[in-house]
Amino acid sequence: MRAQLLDGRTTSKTMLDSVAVGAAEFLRTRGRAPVLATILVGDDPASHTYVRMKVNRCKQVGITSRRIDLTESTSTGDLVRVITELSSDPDVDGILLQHPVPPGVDERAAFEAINPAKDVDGVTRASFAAMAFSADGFSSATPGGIIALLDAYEIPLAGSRAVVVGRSAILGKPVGMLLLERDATVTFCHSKTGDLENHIREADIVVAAAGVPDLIKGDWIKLGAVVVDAGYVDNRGDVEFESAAARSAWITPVPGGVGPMTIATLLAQTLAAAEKRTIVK
Ligand SMILES: NC(=O)C1=CN([C@@H]2O[C@H](COP(=O)(O)OP(=O)(O)OC[C@H]3O[C@@H](n4cnc5c(N)ncnc54)[C@H](OP(=O)(O)O)[C@@H]3O)[C@@H](O)[C@H]2O)C=CC1
Ligand SMILES: Nc1nc(=O)c2c([nH]1)NC[C@@H]1CN(c3ccc(C(=O)N[C@@H](CCC(=O)O)C(=O)O)cc3)C=[N+]21
Repeated sequence: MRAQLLDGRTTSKTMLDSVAVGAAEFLRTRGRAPVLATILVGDDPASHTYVRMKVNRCKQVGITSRRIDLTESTSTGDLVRVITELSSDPDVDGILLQHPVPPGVDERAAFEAINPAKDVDGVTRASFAAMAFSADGFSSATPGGIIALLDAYEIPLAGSRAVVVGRSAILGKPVGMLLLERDATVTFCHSKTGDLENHIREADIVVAAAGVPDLIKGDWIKLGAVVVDAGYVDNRGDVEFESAAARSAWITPVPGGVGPMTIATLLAQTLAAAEKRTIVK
């Protein structure tokens, strides 16, 4: 292997240490800990695991989590009502609705019920617009975590050719916007892209976010490129790791790359939301 690792575990640990310091200071000055509400609809085992990881991390850094689990048969109306209540609850600082929701539930409607001031997972249209215009607001957690990881290793973005594989509302599209705001030349690829290989071959930075294990072959990677693999299916990424690591300059491992950065960003934004919403007594 010739690539160096973009180590999300170490980088997220540094971020979480600083969140813990901020949360302790918040508790001292406001008399309560920051609060993150997590909402899980249905019983997808992977989603349960992710929410449990987020709740555990909250505990470790001194953020209180309020966990709300709803049944598979929850209607859009019921979910929107629950989120609307949390949105106006003065004791809640951040709201995370775990994606995906069961088929039949309107996920966009549910996301839009989140008060943008509490949208610490960055899923509302307001947050997307803030990312696209470099305005005040929260980044989508995974895209924000990816940029924080690239910054931690001082990877230059301006003028680079970035290829994003995937265009979902919580990952592909917003990460492309953040890269564009940092002056990268951004190309989006998706399931209708006919010549994925040719795009990847030109890329200085590849952000893989398709959820198709080994979709991107190692020998497509340009020599010296930076590879960020956000794919996460049964602990496997979208990029063939060994052969990609032989050609790239920097690469994220899966696990241990983007995943831990997602959670650290979520918690850092929860602290920031709490600080913004409250005044020191
Ligand atoms: N590590 C982390 O913190 C996180 C990891 N993830 C992981 O990232 C991956 C993507 O998640 P998410 O964005 O929610 O997934 P979605 O399923 O919502 O989106 C997948 C995207 O990939 C595109 N795509 C699918 N197949 C191909 C293909 N063969 N070639 C090119 N593009 C393709 C789709 O294109 P089209 O739009 O045309 O359908 C779509 O835009 C998943 O593995 C998920 O588990 C997600 C969130 C956080
Ligand atoms: N609204 C919403 N926001 C999300 O951010 C969101 C979501 N929905 N739905 C599902 C995906 C998935 N996701 C992960 C977060 C952390 C790890 C993570 O920390 N993984 C560890 C490994 C953990 C382990 O399996 O031991 C790692 O990559 O090293 C993985 C995946 C967030 N998601």
